[in-house]
Amino acid sequence: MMQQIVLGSSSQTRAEILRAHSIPFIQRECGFDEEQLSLQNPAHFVYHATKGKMQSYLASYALDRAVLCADTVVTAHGEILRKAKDVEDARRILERQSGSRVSILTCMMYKSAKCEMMDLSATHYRFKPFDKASLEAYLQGDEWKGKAGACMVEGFCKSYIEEVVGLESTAMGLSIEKLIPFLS
Ligand SMILES: Nc1nc2c(ncn2[C@H]2C[C@H](O)[C@@H](COP(=O)(O)OP(=O)(O)OP(=O)(O)O)O2)c(=O)[nH]1
Repeated sequence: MMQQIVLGSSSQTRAEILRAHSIPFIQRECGFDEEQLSLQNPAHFVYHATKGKMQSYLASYALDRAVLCADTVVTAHGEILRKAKDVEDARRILERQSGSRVSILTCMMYKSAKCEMMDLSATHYRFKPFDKASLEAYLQGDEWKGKAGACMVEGFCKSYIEEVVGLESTAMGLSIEKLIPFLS
């Protein structure tokens, strides 16, 4: 029986990915504020955000269970696209991705009594232009909220994928295939 881990993240998507792989977990917030990071390089951003989340977690909790932290950003045209502040911001962020090459980077840090792991992966997409009516319908809903780049590669964006290189799980926020070998 796999040992229960702590998902040091409030992300519902990450919780769903662990659940889909039958990984027992509890969820605890880390309380790290990414707004304090002023990094333009997306890889540096997700690395330092994840490191901050792990440090914040370890300052609050003992290592009674293995802990997993992660951070995800979307980049397009050299710009880091994070979570949209409101629907206008979501429309701007999604229009930057429409008909463009987009990369989604996820950094994960896992720490147990036996081992530590850090993985930083990217999944690269080429999207067809988003249909304007479909984009507006998506924006009227709530699915874009709380998601890096306001995008859902398994949802709204899926039908626009012309090319993809990398794991879908990385694009969703947790490169699960790279984590599983470390789980006891
Ligand atoms: N369902 C879905 N979720 C996505 C996709 N891309 C990114 N996300 C989610 C995963 C994360 O919940 C969120 C990225 O934001 P963060 O890495 O800051 O994590 P979040 O603030 O959700 O939780 P945390 O900071 O870890 O407590 O976006 C996608 O294509 N599909």
